[in-house]
This record gives sequence, structure tokens and C-alpha cells, in this order.
Amino acid sequence: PFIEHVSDQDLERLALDRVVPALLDQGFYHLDGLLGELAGGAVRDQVAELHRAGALQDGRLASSAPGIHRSSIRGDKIAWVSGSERGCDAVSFLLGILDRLISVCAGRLAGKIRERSKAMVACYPGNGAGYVKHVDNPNGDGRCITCIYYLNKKWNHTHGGVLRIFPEGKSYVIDIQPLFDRLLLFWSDRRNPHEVQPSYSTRYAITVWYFN
Ligand SMILES: O=C(O)CNC(=O)c1n[nH]c2ccccc2c1=O
Ligand SMILES: [Fe+2]
Repeated sequence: PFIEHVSDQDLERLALDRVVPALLDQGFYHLDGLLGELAGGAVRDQVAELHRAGALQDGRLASSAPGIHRSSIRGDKIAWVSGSERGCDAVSFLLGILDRLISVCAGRLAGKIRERSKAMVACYPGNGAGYVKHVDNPNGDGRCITCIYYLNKKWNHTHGGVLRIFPEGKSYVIDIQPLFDRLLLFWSDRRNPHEVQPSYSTRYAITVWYFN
């Protein structure tokens, strides 16, 4: 019901006119309105259902409170999704769009893109947990492009959860709000250390990594 066809021409124009130049020049690129309200909303609803159904497992321990009881503030919760699971057809649609976009880019970016990870569906529960500054692929594990699709409607500054990129060798930082139907791509290696700042509202994102 939600499938809106995204034409090859649209994706090719987006890839060649915007994504490739930005990745080659800046090392990252983000755009809004990738899927549109209907399809984007379907992806968001399917992720929220995974969360409700308890399919997202506790990620890393964000911090364990000192003292007697071993209460611990949990960080991100994640699930690895191929898209073929029941109730994930909108996620599968998104992955298909990303694969087509990247395949058009691949020829013009350094090195071939051979394959993609499964989709990592992540939820930051809004308890102030975030993700410390890190490089996704610091030691050449094959991941070359990180693609993050954000799902959060009515997100504003009071919710925190900004993704801050510290482009290598640059004196400025790039702050990206995790807004609904927003796509962010960046080189996965040491060129793009980044952090997720503490989130104060439930924060959903889907990440895939492309390998060369
Ligand atoms: O959500 C974001 O905006 C950025 N997110 C990240 O950089 C990020 N990077 N690496 C991970 C590895 C395991 C679990 C979650 C993550 C994770 O959220
Ligand atoms: Fe990361």
C-alpha cells in the first residue's frame, strides 16, 4: 500500500549530482525526504513495532551506577534485520533504495562496493544514553560507507541525540539531527570520527555498512 516507486533517474541524478561530489569533497552527505511521508512513516512504524515487540536487544552498558544494587543505564538497543522478516517489508523497500543509490555511486567512488551488511535497527531509549566518539571502521575491516536512515518525527534540540562528526584534520564539527526521513552517508574509516550525543527522547535509526 505504501510503495511509491522511486525512479532510477531520480536516484541516478541524486547519486551523480549530490552524493558522489559530497563524499569525494567532504567525506559525508545528508539529505531529507528520501522516501516521503508514506513510505518513511511505514519504515518508522515497523521499527517502532520491533521495539514494542521486544525484538531490540540491549546494546552496550552505557554506565552502571556505583553503590550496592547493580542498576545499570542501558545504552542503545539493536536488532540485525535482513528485511525479509515478517513485518519488515518497508525496511526491505528502504534497503532496496539504498542499494540502488550506492550501486550508481559505486562506479565513481574509490574502489568497488562488493556487498552490504544487514540493517542494524538501533534505538536510543531517551534516558540520556548516547554513543561515545568513535570510528566505525578504524582498522580496515572492509566497511567503506556508513549509511544511516533516521526515523524521528517532531525531533528538536531539547531531545539531544545529535550525531556530531569530527571530520579528520578539520577545525569544525558537523551536527546532524536525527530527523524523520533523513539519510546520512559518510566514509566509515578514520576520516569520520563521530558520536551520538545523549538522547532525551526515543531515537530510532537504521544503519547499513557497504563493504569494498
Ligand atoms: O545513530 C547515529 O546517529 C550514529 N550511530 C553510530 O555512530 C553508531 N555506530 N556504531 C554502532 C555500533 C553498534 C551499535 C550502535 C552503533 C551506533 O549507533
Ligand atoms: Fe558509528
